[in-house]
Amino acid sequence: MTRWIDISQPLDENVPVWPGDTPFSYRLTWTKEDTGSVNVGQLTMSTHTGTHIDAPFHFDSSGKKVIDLSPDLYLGPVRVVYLKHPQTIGPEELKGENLEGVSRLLIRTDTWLDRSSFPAAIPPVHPTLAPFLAERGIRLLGLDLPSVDPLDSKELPAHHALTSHGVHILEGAVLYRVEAGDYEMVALPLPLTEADGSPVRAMLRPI
Ligand SMILES: Nc1ccccc1C(=O)C[C@H](N)C(=O)O
Ligand SMILES: [Zn+2]
Ligand SMILES: [Zn+2]
Repeated sequence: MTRWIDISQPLDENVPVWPGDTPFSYRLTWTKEDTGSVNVGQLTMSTHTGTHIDAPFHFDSSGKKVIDLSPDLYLGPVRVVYLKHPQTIGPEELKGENLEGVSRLLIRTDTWLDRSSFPAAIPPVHPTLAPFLAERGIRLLGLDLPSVDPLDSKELPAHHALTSHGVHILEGAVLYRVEAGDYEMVALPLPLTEADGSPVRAMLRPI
């Protein structure tokens, strides 16, 4: 009946995290036996676990926090593009795509298919992609990768370029089952007033 496709990574202790970052944990603070009424859980996790969005505060101490980001960024039409195993993700790779009227873009690369471990290397987004997307009116870029920059980058040139061009970032989407095309998306962050990022439940429906 529902045609929604889940593009979120399931969250449990098997979800790989950024090397050295907080492991995911869900445990019961109280069991139904303890309370006589309910099980009550507790989550411990990095804000950059699984499918998540980055707030600018993640890499800019005066940048916006999650609560400051318009929910509209994460709700509505989205274009999915398939770039199979690219070396880098830049304007050159997207030149065959007509992105007219597109405001949200998801790029499937299939370079992180084993979601039980953190990748050794990823194709980085080239910072020149930021003005290219902004010129076309794109305000959200999502990828099936844990970062838009090389994993050892300290400067984070793509994060900064995207943000300074008004392009927001969604990372860790699970796209291997998703064909290129146009979809409706829901990928709302939690209303975290202080956070640098948020996990999202990301769903797509073909349109
Ligand atoms: N969790 C981390 C811990 C240490 C250093 C980086 C990260 C990151 O998450 C960076 C990545 N570019 C991200 O935005 O998700
Ligand atoms: Zn992140
Ligand atoms: Zn990031």
